[in-house]
Amino acid sequence: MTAYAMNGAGNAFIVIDRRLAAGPSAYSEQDIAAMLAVHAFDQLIVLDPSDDADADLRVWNSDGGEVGACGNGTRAAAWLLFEDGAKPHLRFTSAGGLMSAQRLASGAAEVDLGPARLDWRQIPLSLPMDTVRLDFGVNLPGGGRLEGPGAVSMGNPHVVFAVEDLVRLPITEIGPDIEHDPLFPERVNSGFAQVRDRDDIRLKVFERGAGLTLACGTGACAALVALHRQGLVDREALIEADGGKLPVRWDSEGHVHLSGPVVLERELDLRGV
Ligand SMILES: N[C@@H](CCC[C@H](N)C(=O)O)C(=O)O
Repeated sequence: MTAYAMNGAGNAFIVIDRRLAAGPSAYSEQDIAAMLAVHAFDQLIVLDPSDDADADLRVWNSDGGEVGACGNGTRAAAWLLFEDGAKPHLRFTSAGGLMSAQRLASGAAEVDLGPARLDWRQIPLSLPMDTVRLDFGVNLPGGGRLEGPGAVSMGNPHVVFAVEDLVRLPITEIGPDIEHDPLFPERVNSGFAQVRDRDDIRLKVFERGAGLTLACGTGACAALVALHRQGLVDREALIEADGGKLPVRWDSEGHVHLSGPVVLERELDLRGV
């Protein structure tokens, strides 16, 4: 079993490659939360052998909760396998569905995260609502209100607010209230997006179970889809997160494709954690 410290546009992971390991992983929720806290990472990504794909990919947030999808983590895992000499096309099974990855000429990994899910039951919401613009809002501590976010599931739940000014937005104050609102029975990731042009978006994401991160891949995908459904952007855009730029495309079959930078920082010794 090999473990790596990696990041995708600053979104920080421990990636554990268990494809050659014997037997199932025995990590508990507490083990995972402790492991991520000790190393100050956002998510744990575990690759296991899969009968139906090149690997089975599982994701845990830094609060120890397992989740359905992680766009940047999937990019990091695909990049690792490509560097390992794997074929240039890969498939991953995951709790969020089947995902595929291809190696681009630049060496970057582009992942197809599958279809954006748009029905209120798929987000999921606790009551029927138009997901183009939710009848939901949040009061800002200094006055004012954000309203009408789009909702999208990329295998994990997201809401995306189009905002005028990202710099002064108190994201860490409003993020926890949105995450825990009863409208979202599985909690929610919240994106705050400033549209600079129809193919240029500035984005910050307060992640469920991890807080404000330097980048969120599924959040970038959800932002493109939600903002396109509100008529604000095209189907392809460069999304600038605090930690880097993520190219995202929503194809005509409804699948969302994500690429961007990946860094392998170091190998980790997790014995004793
Ligand atoms: N950083 C990830 C998303 C990780 C999971 C998310 N916090 C959730 O709880 O759904 C990404 O790059 O997509």
